[in-house]
Amino acid sequence: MKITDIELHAVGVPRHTGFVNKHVIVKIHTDEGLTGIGEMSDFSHLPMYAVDLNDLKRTLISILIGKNPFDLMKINQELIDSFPEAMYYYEKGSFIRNGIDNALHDLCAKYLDISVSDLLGGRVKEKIKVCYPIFRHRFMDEVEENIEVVRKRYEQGFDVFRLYVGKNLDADEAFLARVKEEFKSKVKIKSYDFSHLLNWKDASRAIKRLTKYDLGLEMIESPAPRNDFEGLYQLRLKTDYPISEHVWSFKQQEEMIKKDAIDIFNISPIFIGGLTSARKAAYAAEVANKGIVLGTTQELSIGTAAMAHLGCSLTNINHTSDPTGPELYVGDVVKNKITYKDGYLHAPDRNVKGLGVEIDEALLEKYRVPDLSWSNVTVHQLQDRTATTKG
Ligand SMILES: O=C(O)C(=O)C[C@@H](O)[C@H](O)C(=O)O
Ligand SMILES: [Mg+2]
Ligand SMILES: [Mg+2]
Repeated sequence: MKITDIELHAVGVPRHTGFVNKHVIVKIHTDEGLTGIGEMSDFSHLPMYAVDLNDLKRTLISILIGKNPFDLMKINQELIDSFPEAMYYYEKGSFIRNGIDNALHDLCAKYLDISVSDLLGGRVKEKIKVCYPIFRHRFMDEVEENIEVVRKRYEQGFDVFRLYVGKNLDADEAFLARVKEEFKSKVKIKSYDFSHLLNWKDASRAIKRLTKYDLGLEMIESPAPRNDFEGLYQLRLKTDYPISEHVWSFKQQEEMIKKDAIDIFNISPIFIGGLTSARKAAYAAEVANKGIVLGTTQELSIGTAAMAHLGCSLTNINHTSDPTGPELYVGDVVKNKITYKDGYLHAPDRNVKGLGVEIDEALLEKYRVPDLSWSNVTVHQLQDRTATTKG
């Protein structure tokens, strides 16, 4: 099988909060008549510049045309040469590599008539426990709005949540107190995510305040600036709770292992550049005797399907995971949206080949945008994933 063509389609899909996220849907065609699909998810993160899609397509054509999609290692090596790792969480090159690697897995599995999880080593489970995100409070009046989100999502079956914290600790505390008061032990808050906004000493003080309301806390995430391995290590010694951090480069993962800086690696294909790399990061975590959690950028259904296949094939996910994108967006671009039940992300049917999701061309048209350019958006809005312009 040889790759003959590639298509990139930019889409802008609003979240229920009003915030619009741009993604690129990938199609890779072959001389066997098979097409693989992938997703470069959520380019709507800092830094505020846009990838030029015509230029990107030209580069990808020069790498992919004529290649056998089964040469996953060779292709990934060439992708790394053109889109090298950076020590930055939201490095756009990783998103690009992820979309291509997703599509190659979809193609190879379709060719073999198996599901992507079978290509990844088979399934150890069919569903993954996940949590619904509560985005960061900036103002006290957002507390009751977020309690309403918990109410609505609890009714839908989500009983575990995670909380972005650190900009308004009074509001963070008020929210936790309200959850405890209204939901008692029916609802868990599994993590406090500082998103690298505070230095470790400020985070340490905040943790002392917020852990008074332990509602099933499994981890404290990103409680130091990006790549502050010493800070993470110091904080880890000071707190009883496990510390988690996203993996965005193998160098960064190596430093965190060497420094014994964290307890749990937050691994997601989007931030490390594909299923191939995410597996490597998960195995490195296992060898280093660390826990893992499946992270997210909040993907659409294609990206989430890839993560479900990966998550169901890994033996060492030992914490409540994060991918709930298909529940956050008002729409999607597939015929068969990924489903959630009782707070679990269910992997696509193992008997369906490939990723198990199919593009709906009408929906692709509906959400199509001309490019990845930015609208008028502030750094606060991007950090806090909100459409609110109040600042
Ligand atoms: O755990 C995290 O950190 C995230 O989920 C990051 C978010 O910013 C996510 O990427 C989103 O777009 O909501
Ligand atoms: Mg995080
Ligand atoms: Mg994101």
